[in-house]
Amino acid sequence: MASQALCVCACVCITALINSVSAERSFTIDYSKDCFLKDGQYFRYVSGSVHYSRVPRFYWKDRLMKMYMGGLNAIQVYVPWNFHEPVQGMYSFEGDRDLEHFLHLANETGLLVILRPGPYICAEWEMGGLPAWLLHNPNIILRSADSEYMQAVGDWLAVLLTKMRPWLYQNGGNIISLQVENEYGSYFACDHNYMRSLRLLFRNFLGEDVVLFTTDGNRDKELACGSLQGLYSTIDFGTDTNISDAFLRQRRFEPKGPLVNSEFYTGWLDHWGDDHTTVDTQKVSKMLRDMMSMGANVNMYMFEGGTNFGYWNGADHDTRFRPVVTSYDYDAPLSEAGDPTDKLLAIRDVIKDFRDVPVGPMPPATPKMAYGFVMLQKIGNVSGLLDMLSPQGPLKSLKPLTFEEIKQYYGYVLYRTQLPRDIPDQTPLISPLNGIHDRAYVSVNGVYQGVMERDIALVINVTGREGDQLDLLVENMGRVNFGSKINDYKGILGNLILGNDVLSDWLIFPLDIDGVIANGWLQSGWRADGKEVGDVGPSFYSGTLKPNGVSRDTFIKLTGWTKGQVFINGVNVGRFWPERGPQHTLYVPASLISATLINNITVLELERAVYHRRVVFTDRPQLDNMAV
Ligand SMILES: CCCC/N=C1\SC[C@@H]2[C@H](O)[C@H](O)[C@@H](O)CN12
Repeated sequence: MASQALCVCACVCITALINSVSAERSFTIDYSKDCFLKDGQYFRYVSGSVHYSRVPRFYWKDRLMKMYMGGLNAIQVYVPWNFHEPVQGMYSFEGDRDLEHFLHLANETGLLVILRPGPYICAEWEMGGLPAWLLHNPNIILRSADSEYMQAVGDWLAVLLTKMRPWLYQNGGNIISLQVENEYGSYFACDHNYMRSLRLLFRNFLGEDVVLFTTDGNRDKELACGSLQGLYSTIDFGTDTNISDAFLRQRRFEPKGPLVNSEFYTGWLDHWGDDHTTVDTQKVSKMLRDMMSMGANVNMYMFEGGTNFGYWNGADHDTRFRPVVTSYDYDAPLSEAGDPTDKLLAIRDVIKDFRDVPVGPMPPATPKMAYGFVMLQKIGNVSGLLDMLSPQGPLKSLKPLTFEEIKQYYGYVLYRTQLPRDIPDQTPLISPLNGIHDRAYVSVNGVYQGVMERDIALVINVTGREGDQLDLLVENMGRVNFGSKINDYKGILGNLILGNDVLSDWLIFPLDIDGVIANGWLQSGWRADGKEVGDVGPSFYSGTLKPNGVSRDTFIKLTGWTKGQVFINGVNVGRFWPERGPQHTLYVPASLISATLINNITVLELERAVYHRRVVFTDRPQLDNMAV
């Protein structure tokens, strides 16, 4: 009897404990008081966007500490689907992809989390976060109730949301709300069944008591297509918008509940070839003060922008294809390298008038090192290294195949055919359907001819003899991340015409450049077969940065080089394009620089190397129009 009594007593205590915990932990909307409630008490979030996928794991804590000391009580985080499921059915959550570790660091720093798992996220990220393997079916309708798309979405959310459920605030974690889709009202499909399917999936995996919301531009049409019953409608706007007008529009869709600006733009993105965009600090701080005075909840987009490492940048396509630069500095309160700016200090001065900001100094900028010059040597032309870069050999096809058709999604593919006849005079090589996606570096018998570029250079003149080898190295510059063109196939779309001939009988080489360089096979000392031609055309260069006993953030500057990719100790740190700008340096985090071992620097130069083949490691970034 006694043991039964003890058992009953224990059950009662455990139930009481769970009830007391669950009773204490709740995050809800109070529609009578037009606010959020955390544990039943009034709560207003002052949040900042930071993307773990754009900051090396090594620096996550550093950035989060600076955001906390900046006066924030929450962060807003995108989850890029393609970052975690690069191949369908294969998931990665380790290292720089360890989302749960990032949540843990935020939790221990005292930051709540507003999670935005999409599945589409925009974010100037490759294909808006959607995995390119979705494009295997050319008829798929992305961001719709399309059955094939929804099957893939369901599989992905089953993995992700199952992981996220324990992290919900009411379950003991720090996730206070989740966004469903992203500015869906801006997308042509306006498919409410799609949004209903997503709402059902989120509820199935997360339960009924979590706050789910949507974010849309503050226009009626956008809110009409992007909002859905059961998902709290929020809006986004920057310093060029009238606050009262914007929130009046939110009120049309949410007559009661908290005012929320889910993306208050503290800066803006940059495209290659445009000026670096900045947003005035005084405008940002004044508008933040006005919104906080209204009791609004605000997330500042971005608070820490970070970097589009590797091939992760997205692109816009309004009048033409406009790829986003490698730096996602965004003129944000924390710079790309995580340095506090005057804008952050001004924002903190505003916040401290509305909530207690942590006492103590703002963590300082991380130390930077100007490691100086490094001489590079030419390793070889891409076309001379195919045995190594494409060990499985080429695919053969009458017509060119896309990246997606050959199941290579990022980087570069080499397309090879032969001249069908003698062409003694300059003859136009044409992509009649504007089908070069996105840039092709053209060579005849290894002699570089020039560039074809999507929307810009659809024709290039070549000469040669019948049977000469015609090579086009095609670069994926990043898939469109916003609007109706996100189903952005890459490679050579459609046939190419040379004079009156349709070119056929293609050899198509998938290139594993990143794998080869990560394995250290393209380092200084290694030479190609010696048939190298000059310093023009797609080529690899390599050199070494000797250790100096310290490992510091630095910036590599490639003055006089044209365009390409940089690898530091085998890690792809992103695209450079000083010929076009506005970015003229690439951020190299200290975590990539060895203090004791030789550092290997490898550069893929796509067009023309600078004659002296030098690069320099400096202690500051250079973005045109940026005070450095
Ligand atoms: C006029 C086009 C508006 C597109 N929306 C943008 S551009 C910068 C930001 C990020 O992409 C963000 O991921 C979007 O939700 C909103 N936004």
